Amino acid sequence: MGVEVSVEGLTKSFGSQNIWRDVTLTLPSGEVSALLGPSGTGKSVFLKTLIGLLHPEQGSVVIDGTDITQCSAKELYEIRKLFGVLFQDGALFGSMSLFDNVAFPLREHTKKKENEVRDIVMEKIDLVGLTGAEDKLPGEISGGMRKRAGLARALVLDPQIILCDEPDSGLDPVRTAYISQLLIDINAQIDATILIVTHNINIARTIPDNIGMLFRKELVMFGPREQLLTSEQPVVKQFLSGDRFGPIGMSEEKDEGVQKAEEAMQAAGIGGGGTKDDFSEIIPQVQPNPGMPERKAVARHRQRVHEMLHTMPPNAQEAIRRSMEEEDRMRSEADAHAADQDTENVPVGAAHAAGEWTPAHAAGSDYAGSDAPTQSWATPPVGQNANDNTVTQPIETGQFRQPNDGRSS
Ligand SMILES: Nc1ncnc2c1ncn2[C@@H]1O[C@H](COP(=O)(O)OP(=O)(O)OP(=O)(O)O)[C@@H](O)[C@H]1O
Repeated sequence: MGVEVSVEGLTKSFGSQNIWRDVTLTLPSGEVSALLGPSGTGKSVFLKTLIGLLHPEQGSVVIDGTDITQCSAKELYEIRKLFGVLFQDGALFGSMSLFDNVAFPLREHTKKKENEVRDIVMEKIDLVGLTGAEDKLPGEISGGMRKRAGLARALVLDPQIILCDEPDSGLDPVRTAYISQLLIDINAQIDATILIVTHNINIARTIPDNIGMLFRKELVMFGPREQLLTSEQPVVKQFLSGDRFGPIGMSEEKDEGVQKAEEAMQAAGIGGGGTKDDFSEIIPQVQPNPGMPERKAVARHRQRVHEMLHTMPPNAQEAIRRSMEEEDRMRSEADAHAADQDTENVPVGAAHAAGEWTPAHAAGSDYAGSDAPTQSWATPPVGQNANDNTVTQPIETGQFRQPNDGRSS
C-alpha cells in the first residue's frame, strides 16, 4: 500500500528569498493529489523538499515514520527507494541511452541480474510508448519523449510514492491523456501515493482525489478536488479560468492601480480572456482501464471526506455529495452491465470484433514514428510482460469503455 506523506509547518528560503512558509498538508496513502499554483510559486522546490534534495529551514516531512528533514544520510537513502520521481525536464543523464537511464535505479538499488533488468526496463519503456527508441541518447529525441522516458525511469522500482513535476509539459493533448490514464492505472495496480504538479486544468479536474494550490508563498488550499473546483477564492477562480484579471499578475504581485484599471475594463465589458467553463460542474474522475483492479484509495478517500465534510463550505459539500451520488450511480450501472455480460457470456473476441473498446484495439494507430504510442500505452498489469498486451487483457467485470470516459469499471 502507498505510504502517507505528512508535511507540517514547512518553510523554505534561498538566502533572503522566502519561497513558501508554514506549509502543512498530508498526501493520503494511495490517493492521487495535484498541486497547482502560478509559475515561480515553488511547486518544484516543494517536490524536491519532499525527497530531501532541498532542506527546509523549518518544519517536518514524515514518511513511513521517519522525518526526512532530520534523519541520517543512510536513512534518507533508504526512504528514497520508496520514491519514483519524474522531474520537470525528465532529468536524464545526457551521455546514457534511454535504456541505461531507465535501468539506472535498478542497477543502483537492486541486485537484479542483467536479464531481469532488461525485462523490466523494456516493459516500462513499452508502457510509455518508447519501444524502438531505447538506444537513443536523450539529446536525439523530442522533449515529450524525454518526459516519457523520465516517467519510465520513475516507475522502474514500482514505487510507493510517485512525484510527477508537470507530466504533461511538452506533450500533445493525446499523449497527455495517455500519461494521465497511465498514472491512474498504476495507482490502481500498486496503490502508490501520487503527487502531480501541473498547470493543466483538465488533469486537475479529472485525475486527482485532492488538489492543493500555492500562491503568495502560502498553501492557499489543500483538500478534496471538489473543494478547490468550487472555491470562490479569487485566486483559485482566476487560475482555473486562465483569466488575466484577478490577483495573479505576470509577476508575483499586482498593485492596487493595476487592479483598479482591470475593474474599470471589466465594467466597460472588456474580458480578461479566461474560459467561461463552470468548474463547479464536477467532471467524473478518470477510471482505471478495463482489466485493472479497482483503486483501493477510492474507499479510503470517501471515508476521509465523509468525516471532514461538515468542515467544508456549503458549495463544496454539495459538490462532494453530487460526486458521490454520481459515482454510486455509475457503479451500479457498471455492475448491472457486468451482470448482463455474464448472462450473455460474451467472449472477449466477440466484443472486440463488435468494435467495442479494448486496450489493444484503442492503441491502433497509423502513425508509426518512434514516438508513436504503442499498444502498451494501455497499461498491462504490473509484472505482466507488456508484449502480452496484444492479447486482450483479463476482463474481471466484463466492461468495455473508452479511456477517460469517467465510467466506473
Ligand atoms: N536551487 C535553487 N537556488 C536558488 N533559488 C532557487 C533554486 N531552486 C528554485 N529556486 C527559486 O525558487 C522559486 C520557485 O521555483 P520553482 O521552480 O519551484 O517554481 P515553480 O512553481 O515550480 O514554477 P513553474 O511553474 O514555472 O515550474 C524561483 O524563484 C526559483 O528561482
